[in-house]
Amino acid sequence: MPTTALDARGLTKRYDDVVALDAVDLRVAAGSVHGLLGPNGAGKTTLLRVLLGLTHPDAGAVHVFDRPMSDSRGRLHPDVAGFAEAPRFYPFLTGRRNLELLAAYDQDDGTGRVEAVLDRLGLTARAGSRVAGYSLGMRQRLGVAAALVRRPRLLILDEPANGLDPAGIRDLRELLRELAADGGTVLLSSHQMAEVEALCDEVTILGSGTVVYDGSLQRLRETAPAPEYRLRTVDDEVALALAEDELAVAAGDGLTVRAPAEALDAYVAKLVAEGIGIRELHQSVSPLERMFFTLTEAGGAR
Ligand SMILES: Nc1ncnc2c1ncn2[C@@H]1O[C@H](COP(=O)(O)OP(=O)(O)OP(=O)(O)O)[C@@H](O)[C@H]1O
Repeated sequence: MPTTALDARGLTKRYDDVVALDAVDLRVAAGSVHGLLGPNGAGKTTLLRVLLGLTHPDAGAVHVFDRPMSDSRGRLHPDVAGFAEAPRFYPFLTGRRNLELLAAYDQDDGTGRVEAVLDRLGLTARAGSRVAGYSLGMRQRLGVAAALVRRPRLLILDEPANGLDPAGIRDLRELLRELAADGGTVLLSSHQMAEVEALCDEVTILGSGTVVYDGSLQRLRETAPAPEYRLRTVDDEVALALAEDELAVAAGDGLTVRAPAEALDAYVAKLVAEGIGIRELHQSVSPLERMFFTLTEAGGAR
């Protein structure tokens, strides 16, 4: 059993003078939920499109479970399924009919799995309605359902939580964790660190078409800067004057404090001792988010 589900090397993709991917390497361990992170325009969708065989790279190669990703006739590896950008369906057919058509088209006819998959994604009650009337969240769930009909060993999802309500996000996380616990592998993209943090152990961060970080979230956490807090007091001007070593800066209506927990505690104790009441204090940017911004802001969005 291979330990590597996906091995992409040196992927480069240009659109005229835009280099969407510049010699990108990506390795996804079998049985993991791997996050692909990056700000808008970093190249996530382009990379997933390449991995799903929807576009050809200008250079590089992709292997899935030790075999080339697509065969000589351009057919996708039978163990891979997913979507890049948004999942697409025939709008005037029902959700169920869309899945049946996709299943029948597959080499390994998955029609018999359609009902179970609809049920798994909570779509049974609306499976007989036309997709044209589906909400964004329902389409996303139908997209995941369509991928699961293939029973893929590697599931590739582009911003799967997009459009889902909190309950939908919770259910999706549970589903992806279950798939990984059963030995499946998931590669998902996101532009939100918090989402990736909730699901993934390993992460690849793209910035302007190149890999700016690849490794465990744990290692990233260890090197991450102090978190950022939002602070409002009864007198922000005095509070700012009491801050040492540029611990706090003015930020519109309130202050931004960048400090490790001990320094924050000492600052708050000092404010209270000076009679400066605290009106609001919460973490506004986590250490991992700050790390993400630091890593990706050099290139910026394009
Ligand atoms: N079909 C295309 N034609 C021209 N340029 C493209 C095309 N697809 C992507 N690009 C460019 O390639 C770069 C990477 O885009 P991509 O959509 O892969 O980024 P992304 O990380 O998925 O962004 P987002 O989070 O906004 O979806 C961008 O500069 C984009 O404008």
